[in-house]
Amino acid sequence: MKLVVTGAEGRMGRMLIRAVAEAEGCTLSGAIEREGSAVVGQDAGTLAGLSPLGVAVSDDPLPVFAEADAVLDFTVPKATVAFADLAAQARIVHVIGTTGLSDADLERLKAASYHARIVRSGNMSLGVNLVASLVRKVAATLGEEFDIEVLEMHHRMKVDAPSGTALLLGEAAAAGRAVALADTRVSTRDGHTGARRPGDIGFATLRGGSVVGDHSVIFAGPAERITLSHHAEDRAIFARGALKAAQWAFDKEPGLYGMDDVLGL
Ligand SMILES: NC(=O)C1=CN([C@@H]2O[C@H](COP(=O)(O)OP(=O)(O)OC[C@H]3O[C@@H](n4cnc5c(N)ncnc54)[C@H](OP(=O)(O)O)[C@@H]3O)[C@@H](O)[C@H]2O)C=CC1
Ligand SMILES: O=C(O)C1=N[C@H](C(=O)O)C[C@H](O)C1
Repeated sequence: MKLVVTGAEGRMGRMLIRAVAEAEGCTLSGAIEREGSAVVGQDAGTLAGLSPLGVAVSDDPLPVFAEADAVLDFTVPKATVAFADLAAQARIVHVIGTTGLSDADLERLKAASYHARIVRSGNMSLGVNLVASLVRKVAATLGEEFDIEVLEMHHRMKVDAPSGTALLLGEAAAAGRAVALADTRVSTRDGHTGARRPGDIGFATLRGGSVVGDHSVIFAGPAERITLSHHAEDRAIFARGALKAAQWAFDKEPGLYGMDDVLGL
């Protein structure tokens, strides 16, 4: 399978280049960075700390997509929605790990998915998606006397909050309770907030250091507490998931898929 990595210089971009280079049956056919980036023209392998791969980083995605089977995209929302249109035009699989997408961005992805196979998830790891399915089950089992709080911590460079994973876990909790997350979500508390509203799903965000990604969903009941947690120790888990998603989507019909589809959860 011929794969393109966007955001090639990023933390995930470099990890994805290494993962593709090591994966059996996969070749890196292209690497994309934003226009004006100092790494455009550099060898993607060298950029990722490997021996040269003979693939120069480009800032012109369409011709690179046209020669590929799939694009692995962990960048920023503005770039991702533009890539979605181009991936649809090139009829290739678009694996989206980018988080912090707005409702309007998600609408654009939905439109692109009429022509393209898109797999999008706030977290591509097996562990988090398994935890999400457990969260859904626990939320469906427990009543509203159990308050649900989602706690996350990430490295100091992360730019969006709550994390895509926290929102994915919140969505799983809301689905278990058969409510809409938009109606129950509380993402900020400061000052005199009043008592907690029954049924709310709360989010708390910590940022600091080099934390790859820690998430906990807490079910706090009258006299007991259940906590489901996941700790990411290496970004390789996200890269492996992204590769699996691209391979899974290769022979699928156009549509918008999630990692639960890929993993059969
Ligand atoms: N779903 C999942 O499993 C995971 C998702 N993520 C998400 O992936 C995203 C990236 O994370 P991370 O790698 O840590 O972030 P980085 O900031 O390290 O990387 C993002 C890269 O995208 C580049 N970029 C920005 N605009 C464009 C463009 N128009 N074309 C091509 N490249 C562009 C940036 O370049 P420059 O800096 O020069 O602007 C940068 O190199 C985030 O949204 C993060 O939350 C991360 C890990 C796992
Ligand atoms: O920005 C990150 O680093 C991560 N982003 C994703 C998120 O927003 O949940 C996934 C992972 O936790 C790392």
